[in-house]
Amino acid sequence: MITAPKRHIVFASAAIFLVILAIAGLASFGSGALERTMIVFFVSLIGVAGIGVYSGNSGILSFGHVGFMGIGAYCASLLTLPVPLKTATLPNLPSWLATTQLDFVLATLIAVLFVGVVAAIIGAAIGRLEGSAATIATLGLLIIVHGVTIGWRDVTRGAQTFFGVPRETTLWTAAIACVIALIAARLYRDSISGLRLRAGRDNAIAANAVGINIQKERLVSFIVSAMIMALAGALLAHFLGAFSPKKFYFTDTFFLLSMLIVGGMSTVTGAFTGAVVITLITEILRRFESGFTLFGFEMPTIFGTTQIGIGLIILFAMFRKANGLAGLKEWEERLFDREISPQNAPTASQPIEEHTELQASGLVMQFGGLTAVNDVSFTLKPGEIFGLIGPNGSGKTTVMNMLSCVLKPTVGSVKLGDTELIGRKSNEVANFGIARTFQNIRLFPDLTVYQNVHVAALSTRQGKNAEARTYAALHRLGLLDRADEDSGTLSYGDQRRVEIARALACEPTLLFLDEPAAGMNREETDDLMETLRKLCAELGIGILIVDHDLKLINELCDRVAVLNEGKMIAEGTPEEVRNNPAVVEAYLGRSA
Ligand SMILES: Nc1ncnc2c1ncn2[C@@H]1O[C@H](COP(=O)(O)OP(=O)(O)OP(=O)(O)O)[C@@H](O)[C@H]1O
Repeated sequence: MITAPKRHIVFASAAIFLVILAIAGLASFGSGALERTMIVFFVSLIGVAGIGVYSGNSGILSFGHVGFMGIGAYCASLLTLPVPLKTATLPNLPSWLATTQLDFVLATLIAVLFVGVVAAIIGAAIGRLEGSAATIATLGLLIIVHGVTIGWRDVTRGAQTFFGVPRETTLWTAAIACVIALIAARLYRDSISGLRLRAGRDNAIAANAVGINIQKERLVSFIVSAMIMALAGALLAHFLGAFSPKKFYFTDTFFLLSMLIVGGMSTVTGAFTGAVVITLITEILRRFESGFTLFGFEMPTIFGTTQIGIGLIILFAMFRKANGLAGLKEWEERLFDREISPQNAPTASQPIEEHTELQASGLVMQFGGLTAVNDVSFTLKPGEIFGLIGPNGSGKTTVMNMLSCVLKPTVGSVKLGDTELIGRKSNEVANFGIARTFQNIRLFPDLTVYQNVHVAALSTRQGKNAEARTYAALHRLGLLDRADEDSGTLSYGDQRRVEIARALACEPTLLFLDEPAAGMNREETDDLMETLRKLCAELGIGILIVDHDLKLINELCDRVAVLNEGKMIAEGTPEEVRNNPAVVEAYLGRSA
């Protein structure tokens, strides 16, 4: 399912179609050299878009994708190579392959599917790694593919040139394949999987908390991107007619990654921009490489002019445009807003049907020698607001992290009804009806307010009524008219409200709020208190709230527990707790 408005997708697809075909049309009137340059441009653009599907959406830079291009090239070429040539140059091929000669399109399709299967196996392993570890693993992948290609002589001719591949890639086949690849990349970005992956890229802990299984989404994007790379590889092989393993190694990786970085990783607009800029720079500087005359002066030959130029443009992009020349938005996202019509939006939230009590028993959390939480037990009932207070460092956030499975306690149990939560993954908890916010705001800053909330609704309760839940949550927190803004640009108070709306879109039975009023002024805090009261009264949600604002705790909470140095020193109504001597001592010191 696609999450972007229909007209965005229609405009984007139409623009891709028209621009690529216009470029191909113009190039077809030019010289043979121009036509060849444009074929390479289209193939490069497919490659950049392919890497972008994985790297742009996951935030993990991949050095390994050119390896998939290589596998696609060899695979498709082995299927189209004339049988007599195979017999002569690859005598040890398995007989079924030696006697197979397919048409270019069918061979390309098979190569794309084959690479999809290979990517599923490799991606299942790489998807478990985070950040730079994942990037380094992709580098290992490139080296392994290169090594296998050289070593598997019977099939690839080893380090020697693989020649005789029918030259089937014309300007128009490259252009049409480019349109298909770019539209596929664009659709993936705005698919549910793409939106979830972008959320995970922006903040993995928050993404888990709204039910997103980031590893699964990474795997999907890895497969889609590898298949697009295979398409690029098959086209390139059938354009060149002859190639060696060197063609699919560091040099091409450098070129494609420089396009991606310069243009912008996270959009198809960025892939296009990067491919245009780097192709132009390469073409211009290549002409100066062998020396030129300027105002009568003979300029000497400068080796590596092209690489130096590309290096400089990467430096420029990093200093001036860290998100690439095209930025973080697709062109049509900047042109048209989402149509948010508060009048027509479904805004009624459903009262919660299942009401389950949460029972925390004997929770202990040790960090090395420090016991941050020591034997804490309490119950959170549906429809009540339970406050957890205590001095700084007393263990409140640690308790909340254990309840939401972000941390596994050293000892203890957390039961929701009869279900034990300890040992579960944090992305499973949202589907048990537990949603939360964080002490340090954890939004998905590159997504809009609407997308922040929508992705949570799509990732919980099997995505049922996701749109209605999104609107209802935005409405409750007074955010409908800000739905189109980038969440990262909002004030602290508004960001906190987006976090609560996002949690609410999960349709929770229990809501954990870690300092929800931090950064809000008094008026905003009062509004928030009113909203939280309504959530309890109208929907029957149970709320666990950690805050230092004692006015908020006193006025809002039905029951309050006090932590001090990891131990629970009091529990009761706000008034009982206020008058408890142990609490007064913990807050004000023994002399009080
Ligand atoms: N991941 C961690 N690794 C090591 N120590 C930690 C970790 N998380 C928390 N702590 C320590 O555990 C203790 C309790 O921290 P916690 O953040 O739960 O307190 P808190 O009551 O929420 O504090 P505050 O009100 O300042 O947010 C502190 O001493 C903190 O330094």
